[in-house]
Amino acid sequence: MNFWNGIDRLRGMTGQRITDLLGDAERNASLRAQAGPFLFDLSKTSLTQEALDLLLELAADVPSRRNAMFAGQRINTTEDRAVLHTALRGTEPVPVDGEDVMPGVRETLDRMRAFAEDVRDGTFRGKGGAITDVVNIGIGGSDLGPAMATLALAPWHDGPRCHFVSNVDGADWAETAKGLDPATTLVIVASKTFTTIETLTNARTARHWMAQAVPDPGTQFAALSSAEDKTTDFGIDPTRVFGFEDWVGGRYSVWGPIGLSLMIAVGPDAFDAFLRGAREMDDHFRTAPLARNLPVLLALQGIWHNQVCGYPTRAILPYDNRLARLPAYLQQLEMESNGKAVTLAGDPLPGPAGPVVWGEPGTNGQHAFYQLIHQGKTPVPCEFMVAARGQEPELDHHHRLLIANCLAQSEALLKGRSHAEARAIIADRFSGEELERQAAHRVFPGDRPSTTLIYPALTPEVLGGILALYEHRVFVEGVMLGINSFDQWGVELGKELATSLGPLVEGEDASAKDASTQALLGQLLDWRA
Ligand SMILES: O=P(O)(O)OC[C@H]1O[C@](O)(CO)[C@@H](O)[C@@H]1O
Repeated sequence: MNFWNGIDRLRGMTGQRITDLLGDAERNASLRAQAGPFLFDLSKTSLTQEALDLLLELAADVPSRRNAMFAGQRINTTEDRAVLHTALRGTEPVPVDGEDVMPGVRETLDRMRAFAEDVRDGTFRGKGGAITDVVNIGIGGSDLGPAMATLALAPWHDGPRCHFVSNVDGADWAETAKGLDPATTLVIVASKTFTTIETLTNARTARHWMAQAVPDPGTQFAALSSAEDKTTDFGIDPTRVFGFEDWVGGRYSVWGPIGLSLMIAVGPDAFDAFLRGAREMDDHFRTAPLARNLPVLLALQGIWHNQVCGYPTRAILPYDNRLARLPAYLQQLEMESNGKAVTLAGDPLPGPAGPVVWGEPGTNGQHAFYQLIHQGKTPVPCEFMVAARGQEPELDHHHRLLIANCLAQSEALLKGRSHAEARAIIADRFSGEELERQAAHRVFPGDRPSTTLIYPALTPEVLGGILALYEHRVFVEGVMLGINSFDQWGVELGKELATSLGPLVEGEDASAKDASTQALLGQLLDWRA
């Protein structure tokens, strides 16, 4: 069946109350699945067994497309590239154009390990002695993955301090550099293309800063890039350049060289465990039946909520403070991958692809935007996640509260509060019309969807599994929508225009620009004068 005809049929299956559906034990069991250390529950959604069956039918192409991806076929057809970030954490041979890519992957990983060990044990030294600080300069996928994962795995962090500079705003570099000694700092320039203006601007500033204390600053630089010629031009010795192929997309790149700062922070063994956790999720994605397959189920509820129910956003709500950067990481992963408007064939998509993804860790979000989640007009499907145990056994009472809050939020979204219940709560304080008015403000519509992912503890393996789960979710949604999840042409126009505006900010004639831009630029230049 055509996907969009299926979506039309599914629209006729909406509207059932979640609380009623939860009375069906068989349906609940279909909407709860396990893989490795994860249990994923999507029974608190309005998905019925019938709707799930139809969604699974619409996912019929997923196994063949998935196999094509893992086999190294060029499924990124607008850039004519294979999509093989899974090879970075894989063990099996993968041929691209008849040549196995795995020996190259292993060699780079071995070089990364050796370098990371050298930095960690002081064999690699700065002008002023052992490296105390590492600054990763990169943006987008060359920043979000290692920054997010380094924070997530803080309990494993026993290497030098790690800092992440991404924004071209000089404030980012300046605030980071404040506490650093250039003589004991290693700068890692992370850029697949080595052309990204933000990264190169920050890298040149860092090199200038380093030169104050290190006569040959390039000796305290490393690069993570596919463009070795450009890294050499920049002055970085090839022995400290870690390359990767065009079949690794930026937002999928934390598993290889882009993860070097993470590896230096937590050590090669913990990094291996991170890769192993992702590989286990890959194996699950490749072998579990679609109806028991976590990434597939996560994707099907995504399609159900966005394309079928028409909810325009989804919230990522980790009840884990160390996953504070996960929503931002998943924003790039999901929105850069599936924020598209045409099919693989270039035809306009008949419906939306890719919701707005946002979020914050619980419990902080509860005291900020949960008001809208509970009582706003538009439902926001919430993706909760929480560990059974925290990393601070001595603070387990905090963790018990964290779990209670996480479960309480999904329960509150589900149950809501009726007008009669609201009235009963305040009946001793108000009466008559005022009671009705006050009660109306205390009504929660309820019947709001959420999913919950639980795991024993946030370890390197579990983090790897969570990221791979979401990567494959994006893939499944992309296949079902018939789009290319692996290009990002939408970021190009802004980059081109920024280049053209550069000279105008220097004062060149702006008359070719639109009236709004001219007026804004004119005022900015006045204030700069
Ligand atoms: O690693 P690079 O080439 O500097 O690119 C950084 C980021 O820029 C983008 O190409 C576009 O924003 C992302 O996909 C990528 O992660």
